[in-house]
Amino acid sequence: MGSGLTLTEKLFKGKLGRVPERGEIAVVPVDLVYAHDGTFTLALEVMKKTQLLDRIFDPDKVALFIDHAAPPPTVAAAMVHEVMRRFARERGVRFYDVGTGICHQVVADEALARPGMFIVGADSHTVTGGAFAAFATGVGSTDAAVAMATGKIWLRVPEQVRVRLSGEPPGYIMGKDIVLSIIGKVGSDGMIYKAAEFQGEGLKSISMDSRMTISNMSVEMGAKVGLFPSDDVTVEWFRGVHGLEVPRLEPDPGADYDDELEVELPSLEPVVAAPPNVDNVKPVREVEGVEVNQVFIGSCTNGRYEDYVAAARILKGRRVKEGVRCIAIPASRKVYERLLRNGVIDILVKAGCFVAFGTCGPCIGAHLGLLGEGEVAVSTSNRNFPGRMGHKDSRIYLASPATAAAAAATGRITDPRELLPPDARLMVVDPSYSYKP
Ligand SMILES: CC(C)[C@H](C(=O)O)[C@@H](O)C(=O)O
Ligand code: SF4
Repeated sequence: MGSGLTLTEKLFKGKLGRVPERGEIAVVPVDLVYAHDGTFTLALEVMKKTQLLDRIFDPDKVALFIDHAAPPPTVAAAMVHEVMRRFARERGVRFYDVGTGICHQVVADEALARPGMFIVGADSHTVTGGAFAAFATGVGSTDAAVAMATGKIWLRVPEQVRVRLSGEPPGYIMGKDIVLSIIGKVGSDGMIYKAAEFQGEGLKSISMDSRMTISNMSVEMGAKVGLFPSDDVTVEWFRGVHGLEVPRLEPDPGADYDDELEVELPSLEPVVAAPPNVDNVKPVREVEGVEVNQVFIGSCTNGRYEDYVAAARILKGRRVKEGVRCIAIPASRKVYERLLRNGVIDILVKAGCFVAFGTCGPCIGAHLGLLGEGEVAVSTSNRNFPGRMGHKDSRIYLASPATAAAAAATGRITDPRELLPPDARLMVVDPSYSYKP
């Protein structure tokens, strides 16, 4: 047995006043509960059936987002949105209407996730909040409804795995390459119901944008939560972006983990998850030349500032290949505005991209770019099972924004190193960094 606590244990201790056993069912107070237009109506039904409808434990800690089908592509969607608007108005809960952004990104934009918090959302990618040293996890609509009413959630305390990131990554590596490489190693069921804790000296070169990508995809290997500590990068980010002072929160050096995994960052190369599974991970160079019909740069996985700057480094002065549709959907209005100020949107539009913002769109095959039969996409999103983005016989390669932009420029899967400036460093840790085209 080691002495000292893991980050997961510290988080539970912060809420319960004691360290629970692994496997124990703990009832934990939550700091934020959220749902979106894909899940809220189910939660509402549960509230109606269970007489929880009249209770909201704290309207400031409950948030509703319209992001999955926004603006409404169907009459049915428009009506769901209206139900949510009315509920939010009547109950005074936080409400983010069409165009604000994808829920997990808005949580970051508004600093709703902070070190030490417990967060549940009726969406599997709620794990994105783990980037901020918050125990953030997805729950079903029933659990979300109960948490909205009572302010509590039940959780089985997960086993804990240390994922040690060593060394410094090459400049062309992004968070997406890191997390896909890990998923390729452990498999899509490699971390079921475990807490993945990212640690090691490599952390200092991993930006908050990329940490969010890594936490976001932790659920694609089954993890309950994908946790980063609150370290210098985190503290500087909250200071620079939000003017907030947040505590450092790190595991003790002698903490006791159930398992351990080592990732050597210097040896990573650009990778894709080839269809039809997220763990079918290969170096980009092994699939180079595959022709593509659509490129999607966006989603809660890769719809951030760093992601479009990486794409702009490739698309500046180039054109999207004829016959390819390149769809860029920054995850929120805030991200979009920052890109606009820094000339990145200009580069994307001039290159021939279709640009929108603040919605899931093609990620879930809802709208703004579905795939036809036999079509091939390179997408920066997180799931590539058959039919995810349209026709069941279309194929999706998941990749980093740099790899996606390289495919847009050439019309084929292309190693981004062939098009990037040799000194490019795609993960940018400094929160005040602004791109100079
Ligand atoms: C609609 C929602 C329940 C779903 C999720 O939880 O992940 C969606 O966001 C997705 O990415 O498939
Ligand atoms: S962007 Fe995609 S993965 Fe993320 S919440 Fe929306 S549908 Fe789910």
